[in-house]
Amino acid sequence: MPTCTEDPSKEPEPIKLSALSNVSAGRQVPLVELSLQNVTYAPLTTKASSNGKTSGRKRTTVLQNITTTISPYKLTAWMGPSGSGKTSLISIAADLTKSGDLVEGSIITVNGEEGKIPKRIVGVVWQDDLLLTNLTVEENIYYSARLKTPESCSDEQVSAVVLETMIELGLTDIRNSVVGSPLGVVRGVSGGERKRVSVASELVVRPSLLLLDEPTSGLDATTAQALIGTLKVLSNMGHSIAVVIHQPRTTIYNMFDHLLLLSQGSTVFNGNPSKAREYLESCPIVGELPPETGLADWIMDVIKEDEQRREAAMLASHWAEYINKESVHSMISDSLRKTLSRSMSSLHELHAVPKFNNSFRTQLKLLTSRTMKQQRGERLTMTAVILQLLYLFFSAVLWWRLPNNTARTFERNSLLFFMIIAQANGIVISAVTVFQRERALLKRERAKKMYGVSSYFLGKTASDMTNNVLLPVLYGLVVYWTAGFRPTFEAYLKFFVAFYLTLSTAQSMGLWMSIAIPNMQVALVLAPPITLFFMIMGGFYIPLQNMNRGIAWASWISFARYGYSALIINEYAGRDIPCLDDGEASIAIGTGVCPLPGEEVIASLGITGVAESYWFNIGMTVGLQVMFRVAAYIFLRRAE
Ligand SMILES: Nc1ncnc2c1ncn2[C@@H]1O[C@H](COP(=O)(O)OP(=O)(O)OP(=O)(O)O)[C@@H](O)[C@H]1O
Repeated sequence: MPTCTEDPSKEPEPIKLSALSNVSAGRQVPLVELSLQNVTYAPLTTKASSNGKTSGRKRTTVLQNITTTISPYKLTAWMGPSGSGKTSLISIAADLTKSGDLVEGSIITVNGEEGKIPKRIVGVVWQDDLLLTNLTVEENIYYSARLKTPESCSDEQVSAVVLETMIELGLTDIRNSVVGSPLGVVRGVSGGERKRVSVASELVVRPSLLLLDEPTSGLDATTAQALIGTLKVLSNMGHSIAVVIHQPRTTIYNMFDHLLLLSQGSTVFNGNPSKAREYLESCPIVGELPPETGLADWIMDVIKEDEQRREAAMLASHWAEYINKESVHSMISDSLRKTLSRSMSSLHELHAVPKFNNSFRTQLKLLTSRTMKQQRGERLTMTAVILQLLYLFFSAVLWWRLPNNTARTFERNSLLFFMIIAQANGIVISAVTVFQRERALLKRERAKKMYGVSSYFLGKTASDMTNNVLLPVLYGLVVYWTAGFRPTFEAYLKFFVAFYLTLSTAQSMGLWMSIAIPNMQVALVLAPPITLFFMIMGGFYIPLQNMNRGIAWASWISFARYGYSALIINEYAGRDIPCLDDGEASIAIGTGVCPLPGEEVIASLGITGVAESYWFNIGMTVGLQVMFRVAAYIFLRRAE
């Protein structure tokens, strides 16, 4: 049996924040006091009619007349039963709600001045952890830190704080583990560990205002206590921290300096946690705290019982009467308030901090390498390799070393088209699914002003153009030889250029679709038929000259048309196709002359005029690619 050297009675130690001083040397964390006064939040919601269909929109009051403060040097807890409005309050404090959703009369002040808090100095840890699943624990925290710290901090300094944060959150043992996702192929770290990585990713840059939505859920009691202890240390350094928490044990409860209790969107207590018991026991409907019952458990039971009385619930109205009668004292002593008011920056000064910590170049470098790592894990998987081997297997078996004669021209054409279909379809579908997953993370990080849309988009483009098409292009390069296409190096190179550009254009089209259609289900339903339609417009199934005039215009924006045309031209232009030994041309192409000029095969597919040029088709593919990328960028900007 292993010996246990830990003293079980020892309290878990909170973070030592020495490394922080390295990173923020000479940069005092700006002190921030956020006050909410009579805040009523009523977002617009879509009404569902009795038949399940949506019918109009109306406002739902989620929070009513909330008055509370999150102060520097104070650790605040927000407690209340499920649905009482705690998460909504986080969104309001972080300035993430639509301004029209706050009812007139709601006042929010930052350091005494009415206005919006700069998002860069706010950190939010949400209930759901949006992490990069193919990055390790350390990489997730590092990129989060690096994107939020100024360039003046060296990589070594940032790495030192990342390490210290990992040590204190107990993540060092799993620092090199891939985070993974519960439903993914790579199982990754446990739910509690994911939560700690999320917390570490925000904590690592020590934001002035830190809001955490149930950071202890999924953690064991010791880790939960260590985490709250860490937050306590941070608050002692001047950070303003609010934590949404469910039924904390007494040792955790005692660490809080301020408590806000919510019930059905209204305040039932706002003040010193040590006064909560006395106050609640003074309510006529509330009994005494039973012996051997945890204070937080009792508080939650009291609120839940009150909620069950529905219309007759009393606690909120009792609190409203109480604050009218009593002058509720500020949580901050007069002397501390004086010191604070001297050291608190004005709202104008807080907003004067540069918009982004890092230059465009650094953001681009970081986002490119982060996206590359994430996508490599998604695209260069064993499953993807097996899929390509399967395609390779039956492409080689069915189209093995095609004899170069007129009898086998059709098979040559069909293989060139099949290669586009097989690869482009998969590329479009995965472009749609992958971006839909990235969208939520992008939204959150953009809300925190971590980087600009342009640097994200360029970083993503760099990754899309390599990782996403690498295996499909490799497949094409091998099939070229197994099928016995035109055996010159120049033709091989031109095949590579045309095939690569066709697939990367399909990728760009998929990205555009996934941005333009925000609903994943709808995007996934629409992507295959749209892709198929553009493939039919490619000219294999219906030669271009036979296409219905009313729809033929669509072939001008079909990536498959230009890709297929370029591959066909590369295969046939400037060479004669021999006939079979008996001298008969066995396909009904052109004049039946023998040997058959390659140009006749090209013309038979409707590739005529300017389209007969390989470089025209390459130019059009590049043009389409640019068009889809620009459209995707514009849609992304508009979606913000
Ligand atoms: N944008 C919105 N539109 C409509 N209803 C909303 C909106 N935001 C929140 N609500 C509703 O307001 C109530 C409070 O939601 P909120 O998520 O803030 O509660 P919570 O206290 O954080 O709950 P939990 O502890 O379960 O996370 C819920 O009934 C929720 O459905």
